[in-house]
Amino acid sequence: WNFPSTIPTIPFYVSFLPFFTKCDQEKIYSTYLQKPMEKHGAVKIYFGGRWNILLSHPKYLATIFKKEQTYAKSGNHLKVSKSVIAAYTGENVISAHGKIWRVFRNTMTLGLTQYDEKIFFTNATLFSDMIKSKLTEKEMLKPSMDSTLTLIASTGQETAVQKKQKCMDFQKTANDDSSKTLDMLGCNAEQTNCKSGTVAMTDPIQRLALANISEAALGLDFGTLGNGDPELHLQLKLVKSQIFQPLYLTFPFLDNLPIPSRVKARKDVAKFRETLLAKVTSSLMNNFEYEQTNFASSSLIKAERNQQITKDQLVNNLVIILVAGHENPQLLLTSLFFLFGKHPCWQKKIRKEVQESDKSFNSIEKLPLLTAFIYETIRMYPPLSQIINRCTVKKTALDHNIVVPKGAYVGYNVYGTGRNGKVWERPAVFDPYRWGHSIDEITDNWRHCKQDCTMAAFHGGNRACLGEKLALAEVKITFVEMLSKFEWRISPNWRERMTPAGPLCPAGLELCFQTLDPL
Ligand code: HEM
Repeated sequence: WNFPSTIPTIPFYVSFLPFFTKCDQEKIYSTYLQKPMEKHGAVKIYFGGRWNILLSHPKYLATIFKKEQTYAKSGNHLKVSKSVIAAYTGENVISAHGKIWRVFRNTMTLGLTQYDEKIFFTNATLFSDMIKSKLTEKEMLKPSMDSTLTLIASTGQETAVQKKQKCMDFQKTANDDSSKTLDMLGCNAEQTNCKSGTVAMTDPIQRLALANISEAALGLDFGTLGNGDPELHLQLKLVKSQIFQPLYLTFPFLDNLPIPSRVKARKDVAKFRETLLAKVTSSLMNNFEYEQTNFASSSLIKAERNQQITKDQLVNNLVIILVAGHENPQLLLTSLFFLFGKHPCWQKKIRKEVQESDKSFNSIEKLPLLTAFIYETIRMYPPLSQIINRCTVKKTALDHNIVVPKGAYVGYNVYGTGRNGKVWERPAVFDPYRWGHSIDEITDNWRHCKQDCTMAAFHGGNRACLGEKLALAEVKITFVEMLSKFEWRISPNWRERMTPAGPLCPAGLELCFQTLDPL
């Protein structure tokens, strides 16, 4: 009742649309939030079992990032302290506030900002081998409607007429992108032996992202790029499937009830935390490896040994490194695969840029087209599209006419910022060139947009993401490898759809790959 009456209220039922409709979050945003958000820059919205104030105007984002003491971080361990999700990640560097946050951040900064890029090169190769192993060998002749049809027909239930239509659409896209040929499928005029086929991307991308963060920041080999499914990965998958349930994210108080599936979820979370600690103990503690290494995990172990943090806080932060460190890059990698598949002309241009480079990390970091493509993807599909984890410690004014009471949960929606026509010109158009043409221009624009909060996908200010550099390095290295080895398009069997709620990326993405190098 004491929330500001000067900003609109999003109808209560909007939060429940993901349960009973097939609308994805893009559709929900454009239908129910876009107009009021663009007019007022802030709305009242029901989420996580309470009413919240949600912001998307850059000037409001800048205010909450700057006034960290007033809009204090209040993560799940405080907001929904009895929930399963709170038991999963606890009080950690992302959710904590004040002195203890400073201890966590100081402890982890070095390990998350200095790492060995060679890990990402090795894992990118293992990942591309994994994709290749999922393709079937095919003899590709000069492209014809028939060969294209064979390639894209794969597993769908469609009629021949529907398939033919899809094929024509496929060709039309290529023509629209002015490549004018069917070479988007990688079919050269001469006869070559290629591998091609459709791949469901969720699992392989998750495996890559887990391998990268566990080796670069935790000093562990998660084993996800080898054969089989290691125990820790199986447990993590089990936990994730139970955490990301819209019903329990929307009504976390349900976790207080003795619902058998939630009791099981809590047990699985506890087991996962124990297994992770056991793995860290055997890899880094028992052999004193943590004393000789600068992984973020090593610094956390030292902090626990020096009694700066508790054992529980050690595990919370190991879990959050693993969770934030694999999920966010996983979302970004998925959106990038999707947009490369959707824009074959960009795929072709950037492949050329990659082929002309010496592929050292120094060069990769500065590839202008690849960098602009990634930034534009983040503008349109910020992996963490909406975050509500701040609580006002006193009554405060967000603007001359928006007074926020004490104890109000305040969050930000960066998807809305990226799609606001008053902030970005032609916001619905995917145009990497808007970031500039030279690497200096692109980098300057990115920095400037982060400063004025028109680009806040990595937060900003004191609480800026500690993993931005690492995430951008791993995605660049991955795409240099993938663009060198494959061409891909969106599978015609996949229905374009984003995740319904929560973290943002294409849901269940499937791609048609073709190897570039003859076997
Ligand atoms: C595409 C990848 C990523 C995106 C988009 C992203 C985004 C963000 C965002 C939005 C925040 C602020 C969260 C909030 O408001 O509560 C954040 C914080 C953080 N991120 Fe990332 N992140 C990414 C990758 C990573 C990686 C790979 C790591 C490595 C572990 C990481 C570690 C952190 C940490 C430690 C913080 C907390 C900083 C603090 O509050 O002091 N992030 N990230």
